[in-house]
Amino acid sequence: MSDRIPLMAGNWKMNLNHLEAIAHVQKLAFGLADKDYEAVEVAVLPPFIDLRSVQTLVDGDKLKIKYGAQDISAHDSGAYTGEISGPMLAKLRCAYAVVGHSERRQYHDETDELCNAKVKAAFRNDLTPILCVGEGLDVRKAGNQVAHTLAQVDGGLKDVPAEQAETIVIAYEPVWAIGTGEVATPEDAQEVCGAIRGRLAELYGQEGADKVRIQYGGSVKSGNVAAIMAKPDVDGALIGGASLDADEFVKIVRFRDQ
Ligand SMILES: O=C(CO)COP(=O)(O)O
Repeated sequence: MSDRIPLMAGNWKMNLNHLEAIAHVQKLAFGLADKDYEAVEVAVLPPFIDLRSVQTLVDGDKLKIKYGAQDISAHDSGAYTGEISGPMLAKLRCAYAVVGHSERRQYHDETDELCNAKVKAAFRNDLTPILCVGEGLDVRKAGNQVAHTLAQVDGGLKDVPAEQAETIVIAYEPVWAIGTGEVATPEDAQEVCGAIRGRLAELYGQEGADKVRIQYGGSVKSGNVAAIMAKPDVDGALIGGASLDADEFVKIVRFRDQ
């Protein structure tokens, strides 16, 4: 039995403006208010421009919902037009910063080296990185999903000390399952999440590895979340499309009722 608290995080991607964000978080708060969900941590990951609005709402209404950014600059300040820094996110009391989402690896050519710098930037600013890893369809078809994903874990965590590494969140998101409706089976998810924990144990010892929360992401919905969460090395989900529907996201958070 692990005492890891599941983390259900909604990655809104490039959806919902700051007014829609407020309405959406209010709906989530309402949907989660009538039942104790203490045993699950809930986070939203809105676009940067929504974060101030979300912070104001969460602070004002003392909501338990956490929030974070979908990306973070590797640099803390300077001439990096268009980037958002760790100190800026920390000032907004963000809890999390997503690093290395497959859409950023794919469309913005983010390498493991850059992801590693972003992981360090997050830790430097007291933000918890959610490091995304996972294989594409060609790698899966060749049966190389474990080796591919562990190489991304190694790259993202290079030179990260154990006391930081054991607080990270790792999201296993097979690219072929993202936004496709093609959810990995619970066994697929467990195979790679278990291998990730095994690698963390090699790097940081079993005790450290047992503290790390490993999420699954890719077409998670209320109808499939419970079976995935039943796997021993899956400690939460990173939810894209389904997180944009407040009622559906609330059902996912309450996966134990499904
Ligand atoms: O990329 C994802 C979350 O980061 C998953 O997206 P979907 O839930 O829309 O498949």
